[in-house]
Amino acid sequence: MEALNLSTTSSIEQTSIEHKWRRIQSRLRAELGEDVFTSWFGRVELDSCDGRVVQVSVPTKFLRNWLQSHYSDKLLACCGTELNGVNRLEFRVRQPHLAPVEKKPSATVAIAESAAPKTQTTPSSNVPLRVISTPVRDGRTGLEGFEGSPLDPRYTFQSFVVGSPNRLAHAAAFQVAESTPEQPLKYNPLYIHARVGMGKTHLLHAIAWEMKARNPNAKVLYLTAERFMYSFAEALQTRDAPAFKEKLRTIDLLIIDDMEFLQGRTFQQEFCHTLNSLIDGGKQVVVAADCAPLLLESFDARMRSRLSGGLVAEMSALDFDLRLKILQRRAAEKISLSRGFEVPGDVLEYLATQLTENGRELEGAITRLHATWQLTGEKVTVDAAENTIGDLIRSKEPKRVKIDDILRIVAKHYGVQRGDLLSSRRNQSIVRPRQIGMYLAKTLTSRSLPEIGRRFGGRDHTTVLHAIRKIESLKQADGVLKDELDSLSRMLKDGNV
Ligand SMILES: Nc1ncnc2c1ncn2[C@@H]1O[C@H](COP(=O)(O)OP(=O)(O)OP(=O)(O)O)[C@@H](O)[C@H]1O
Repeated sequence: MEALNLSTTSSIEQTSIEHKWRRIQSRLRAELGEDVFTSWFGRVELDSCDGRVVQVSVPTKFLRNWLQSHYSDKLLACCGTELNGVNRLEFRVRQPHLAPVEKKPSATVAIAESAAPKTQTTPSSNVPLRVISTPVRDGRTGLEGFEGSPLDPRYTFQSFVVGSPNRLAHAAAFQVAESTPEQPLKYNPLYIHARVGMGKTHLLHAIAWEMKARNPNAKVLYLTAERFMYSFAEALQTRDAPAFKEKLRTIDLLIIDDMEFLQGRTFQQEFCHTLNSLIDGGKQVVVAADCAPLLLESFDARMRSRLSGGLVAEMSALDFDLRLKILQRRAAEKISLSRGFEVPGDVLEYLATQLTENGRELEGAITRLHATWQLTGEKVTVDAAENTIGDLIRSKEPKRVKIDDILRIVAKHYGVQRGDLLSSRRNQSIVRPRQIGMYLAKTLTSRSLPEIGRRFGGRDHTTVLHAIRKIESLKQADGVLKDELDSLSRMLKDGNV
């Protein structure tokens, strides 16, 4: 068999391998059942196949480990049946971000400008930035025999920078964290959503730290959705599920991160029962996800509505001011640890202008500047910064358009719901925007027709083809439509979504 790398193959090879991959998925689905399949294989993607080795990728380390230990034989067997000669399977974790993130627990956190014994000023920004050393605290949450996901000691309210994109989410999070058991709960559940790297996890950890500090007896449990699935799956395997459920319901504050990863009917139903019993019992629940609750497509309507029933707070894209403040804060942390390290204000402004994508890039940039300074001793200047973080500067590269962004921008522009575009409704007011969405997906992404059909509510590739032809012919005759398509394309390419 020829070597196939899905990013470089011709469209015929790609269609054939995609077809085989779908057959492998169907086999797995048939053998494991829909629920297990969606839970563990829903986000597995085929990366390459060199005739002997199949490489697949998954979004998280946890999922990789789980699949390796529980399902690699089965997946390899299914691959072997469809792809002749394959005898090895490799898992890769897809990288959602480019910047290296220092995960080492640090004993130093930045604090709000009120309580600082030690003051540092960044060289030319003249913004006073103060830092204080605090002992590293215990980052565990949970109950005896039921541990939560670990908390990062750096992610506290003191190190969280507030600006207009996150003001509401921050204020609500702080209210939750400072509430006492006697007070009635105001926002339950508190649901925070934002795109990747906007600080959701940071804010959730901050709530847990604050609650633990204010009320050491409170039973706080912080779990990623995957950890929730993992714990529940383990409890099912060891026939310990009733005890697991019982324990979950004694929690005072349950915090669930990356809710969009909670897949599979069993896990979702179990989570829904837990959510209902905690809320009905007056216990606080906080959830974070990458989209609004009503857009959690795989969840049932009752669950989505329950999640929307408290306060839903969106954190929008980090604006220039917020990016600059985060950079100042990160730089001050490094400055406080390394005598002689300086990051001039023009460098921070340069970074804030160039790194527009997410908080991880900002953190990664300062980490790199610091590491380069440590290794070479060179002064940090704008030119040096440009060299050091060149590959992080996305604005010079063409933007990769995502189907999710197309759905969002088309829905907004034509005043319909994203769900309408995916639905089977046939009113003209929905059919035309849906066709425009498919046309944009074909012209702006490298997705195949079947893939586009799948992303637009599971449609057939002939429907997609019809939509593209329709819009192409309308565009020839209708100047207004042509302008609309041009401006939507421009916004998507510029990442202005
Ligand atoms: N307002 C902020 N103040 C300080 N740091 C921030 C802020 N927003 C984001 N960051 C930093 O950006 C990085 C990414 O943040 P975080 O992991 O919380 O994002 P996220 O929204 O949970 O992303 P994902 O969806 O990938 O889980 C972290 O280092 C975080 O500390």
